[in-house]
Amino acid sequence: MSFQILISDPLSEEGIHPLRQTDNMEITVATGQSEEELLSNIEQYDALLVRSQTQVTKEVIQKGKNLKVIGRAGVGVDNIDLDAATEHGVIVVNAPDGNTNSAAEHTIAMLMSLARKIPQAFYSLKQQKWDRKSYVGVELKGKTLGIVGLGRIGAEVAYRAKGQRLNVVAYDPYLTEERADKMGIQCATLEEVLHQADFITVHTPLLKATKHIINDDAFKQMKPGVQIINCARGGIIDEDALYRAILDGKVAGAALDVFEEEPLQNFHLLELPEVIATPHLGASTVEAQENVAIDVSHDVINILNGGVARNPVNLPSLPAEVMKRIEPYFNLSEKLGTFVAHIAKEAVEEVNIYYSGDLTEHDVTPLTRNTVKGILKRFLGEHVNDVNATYFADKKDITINEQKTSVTKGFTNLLTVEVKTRNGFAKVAGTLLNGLGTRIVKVDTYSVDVVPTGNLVLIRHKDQPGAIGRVGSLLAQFDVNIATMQVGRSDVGGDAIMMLTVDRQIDEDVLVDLKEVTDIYDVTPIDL
Ligand SMILES: NC(=O)c1ccc[n+]([C@@H]2O[C@H](COP(=O)([O-])OP(=O)(O)OC[C@H]3O[C@@H](n4cnc5c(N)ncnc54)[C@H](O)[C@@H]3O)[C@@H](O)[C@H]2O)c1
Ligand SMILES: O=C(O)[C@H](O)COP(=O)(O)O
Repeated sequence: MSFQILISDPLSEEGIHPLRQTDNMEITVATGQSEEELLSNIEQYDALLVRSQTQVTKEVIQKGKNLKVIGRAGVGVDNIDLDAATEHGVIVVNAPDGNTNSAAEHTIAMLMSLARKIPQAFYSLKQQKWDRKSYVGVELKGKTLGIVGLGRIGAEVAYRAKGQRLNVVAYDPYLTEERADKMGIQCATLEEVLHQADFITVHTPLLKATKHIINDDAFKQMKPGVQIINCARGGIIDEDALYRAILDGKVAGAALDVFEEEPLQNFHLLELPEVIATPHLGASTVEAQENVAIDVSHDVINILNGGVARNPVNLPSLPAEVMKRIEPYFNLSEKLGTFVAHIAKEAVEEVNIYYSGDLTEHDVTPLTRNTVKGILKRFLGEHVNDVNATYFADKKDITINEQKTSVTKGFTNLLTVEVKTRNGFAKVAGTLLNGLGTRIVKVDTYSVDVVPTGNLVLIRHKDQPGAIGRVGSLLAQFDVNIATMQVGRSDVGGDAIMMLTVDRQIDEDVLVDLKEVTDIYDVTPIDL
């Protein structure tokens, strides 16, 4: 099977080498497309690779009927409609680490250029002026740098700033005193950062909570003569408020790499001599571009070939060692979900998943998600996948409960899936037998030993002599060969089940006749 990949922003040729080297990937590079152009051709692609220019809107995702993955060669995913991607089952991956150094170095370059007015002085000299009075700067040593957002880039900026003998004071809701102490910086509130800093640099993502976090009110709280840097995202700083604060003389300078609208349309801020800027160049180094393109290429290859993403954005990611431990149970969890959805027959209202054994030491969320995927596929079809399974469950008001216990009742690990419908409960349990693969070991209260693959038939019947024979004869009449059969009963002469594996699908006419067999209550074909 070959996959069509569209690269719609400039990506490093060295970085996409892994994609070019993979046999089943056909790559189209078409950068600078308008949204209309993208909308007209996106349907043919399985993967879309972008940087920050391409706007991956809801419409693009809706039109991208074959899209399975969107790869962002960089960090910020604010140009991608994540909700739409999740709803349509498209996995979004990014490259969170590849450009950290470059962005941090660019921030420091901007900080030093700002402090020493280097771009302004250079521009003046280019005009053939020898002006040594207008460009008197300030030293960094002994000043305070305020950092808002101490993630990957913020932390790298902090380390480098200490090298310039700056005092660093940082605000990040996830920053602990302990980590700040280790880094030799001060952990502060946003207000403390605003009050204390001579230079303020922002390094948060653009989120609802961070949009215009630096606004008129924030500027009021700052020291007179403060200088501002934004190498994160346009919109974290309110550009109009910044303009006012510079005109008021509160802000002595600003260095901007990113803007509320890109490409920049309104140049009013740049008309101010206090403002220096670059056109979103934080990640524009040979090294960063190669790194991020390699990272997304690997994830795109993994996902399209059925593997696990390393940097998923709309799926929680787990440490590699945890994934390795729970991955063998992926197939079982989905099969149990599909099985129980078949035998439940009615719409599922509640899903209870019980994990027992040493698996419970780990985060089993991907298994729960897989089970839900198996259940919902039965009702909603093949478009339900890992990414949108819990989204659809939520939309359908299906409650999902996960319980863990270390008691295993004889199995190293046991996964039990119980669903509630308006008619009551249906339950199935399964395990992974060392060297033998997956098994269904319980259906409702009956113990069985069934390989969860192929065409299965669950028959509920009365425990009477001849019932099994009658089923066997009828299937033989229809040329349906029975590969395996398991029988379980509650009491002698009471309710019982037959679990059959057959060599072909049970047709409607076979089903009708099976249901007519004496002592048979119910027949459910299950395709796994
Ligand atoms: N200019 C460029 O070319 C360039 C390059 C790389 C990254 N970026 C941007 O830099 C930003 C940071 O990237 P990163 O890799 O460090 O991300 P990150 O996720 O490692 O760090 C972001 C930090 O912001 C913190 N945060 C979130 N909300 C906050 C709030 N309300 N107040 C304070 N802190 C908050 C988070 O806790 C986190 O620690 C992103 O927006 C990214 O897109 C820009
Ligand atoms: O979020 C990022 O990674 C940076 O803003 C880089 O964006 P770019 O890939 O468009 O240079």
